[in-house]
Amino acid sequence: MQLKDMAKKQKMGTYSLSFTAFVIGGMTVTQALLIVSIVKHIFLEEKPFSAVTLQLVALLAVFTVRGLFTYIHGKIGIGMASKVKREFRQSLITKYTNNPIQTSIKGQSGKRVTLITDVVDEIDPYFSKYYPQRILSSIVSLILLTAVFWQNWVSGVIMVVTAPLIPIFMIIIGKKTEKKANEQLEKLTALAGKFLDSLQGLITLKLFGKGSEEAANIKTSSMDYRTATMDVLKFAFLSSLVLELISMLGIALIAFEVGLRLVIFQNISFFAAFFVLAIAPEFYKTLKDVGSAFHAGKGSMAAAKKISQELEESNQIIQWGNERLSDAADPPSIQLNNLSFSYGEDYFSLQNINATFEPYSQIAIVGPSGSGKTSLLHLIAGLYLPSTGEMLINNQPLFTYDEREWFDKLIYISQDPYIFSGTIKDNILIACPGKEISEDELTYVIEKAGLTELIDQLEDGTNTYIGEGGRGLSGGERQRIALARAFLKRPQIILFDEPTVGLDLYTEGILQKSIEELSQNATIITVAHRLHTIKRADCILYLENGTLVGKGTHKELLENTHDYMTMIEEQQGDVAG
Ligand SMILES: Nc1ncnc2c1ncn2[C@@H]1O[C@H](COP(=O)(O)OP(=O)(O)OP(=O)(O)O)[C@@H](O)[C@H]1O
Repeated sequence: MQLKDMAKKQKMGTYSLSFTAFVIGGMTVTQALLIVSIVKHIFLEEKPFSAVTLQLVALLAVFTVRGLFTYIHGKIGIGMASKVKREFRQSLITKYTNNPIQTSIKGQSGKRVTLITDVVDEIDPYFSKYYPQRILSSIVSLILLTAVFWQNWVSGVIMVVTAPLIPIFMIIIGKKTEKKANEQLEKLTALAGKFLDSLQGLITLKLFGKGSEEAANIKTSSMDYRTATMDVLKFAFLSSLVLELISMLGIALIAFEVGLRLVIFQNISFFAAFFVLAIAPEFYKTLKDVGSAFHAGKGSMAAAKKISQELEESNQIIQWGNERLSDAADPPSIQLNNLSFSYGEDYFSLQNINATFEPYSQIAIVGPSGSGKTSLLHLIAGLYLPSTGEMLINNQPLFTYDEREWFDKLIYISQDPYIFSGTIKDNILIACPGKEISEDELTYVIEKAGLTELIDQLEDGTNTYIGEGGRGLSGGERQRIALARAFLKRPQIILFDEPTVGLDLYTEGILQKSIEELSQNATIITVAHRLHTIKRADCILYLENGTLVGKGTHKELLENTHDYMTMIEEQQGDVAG
């Protein structure tokens, strides 16, 4: 939606702005009339000061009312701006939170943060400056023009002829400004993205000795932003200069005309001449003000365009249904029917995966690095939306079920489980939100996950703060927290991304034993790297470049899938070596 339409939609604001503009216009004319009348009485008619006391009081009242309404006019604009900004922020956040996983796949968190904060703020000038000024200027200039025509139509004609020059130049310069403001926003979002990226990868950059190179890149990006900002400012100054020149020229022409008629032709009264001269600067000033505000408004238009593009960008949302999953103790059956998924056009895709996982079966997904194993696991978890095909759970499409029902049945143990800022206990209990867990139960799962020794060493035990701002944990310890979550939840489906990096023998042993124990009550689908896991799987899915090239037991695949056999031989070689 255009900003113009958004502003018009705020009917109450628009009416209030029009009303205040009428009052300001009326006060400006009254003010000029009073000043001219006072000057005429004192200087031309040489009346005593007491003769104009009442007019002076009236003038003071007019000043006050005009000032007050100008303040109210500004306030209404600010109110409209904050309402629109709030709406934009809400729409963006709703879009991102409607499908956080899809959003995060597309990366660029820095860009999104800048969009929600800085770019939305850029919308402000349109509503707080340009829109109120446009209403003010159009109403006030009409009132002033009518007043001038009433006193001296020739000056009115000069005003009508010169006034359009202001909007014409305004549009010419404004077009350029919009382009420059667009460039400025591009540079700002690029700078934010680059900065966040470097910050997140600081350790990697340092290790590769790329710290100073990256600093130079950030500097270049920041200089680009500076140049773009200076360009915008250059146009702002140029625009003020041109507007100033045109209004000076208009006032000079009127002064010249009024002067000629007053002094040489003597066919205009002093009152009319002085009144026109008092009104002319006000008339050009109000047009000039809309010119300057227009400049600021153009920046807002560029920002609005950027936000609209983001909002319009299609983001397919996963729509869950409200079917209930069976309460049976047995895990549900899982069937992948021609399941395909793509990260986007020209990106990696998984194609037509067909497989059936019986309850309590142990499935291993194997394949070379980048073949799509983790992507398939995400798809099975219901985190990604398939592009075609479907996954059937107990013979019904997954997304017909209630989201909570499905997630309650499974646990996903990733290679690098996320630890939230909080205590060890909080981090384990997230597996069963809202459920009362006794201390005994907690001690049991801690023991099962091999965390007892670690926790015993800690002064605050399970109340020790970990994660952001707390005590750091090693990769193996994080995996064990994930296992504790799994033991607490006792899921019917376990999705496990087996670590590729070697864990210490202790953690490795715990992991193996725990997964074996958990799998007695669950179907377990593992992205497998260890020969041991692969060999004992009931069914192995062998992926290559997003395609399922082999399916079966270890023995079957060794016989009929050549690449699988090569991979196993290489692994055995590694183990032997
Ligand atoms: N968010 C994303 N956007 C675009 N492409 C992605 C995204 N995430 C992963 N990919 C690409 O998808 C492909 C498959 O990735 P995936 O992580 O599923 O592979 P993998 O088989 O699990 O690899 P590995 O064994 O190395 O972990 C890779 O080529 C990867 O570059």
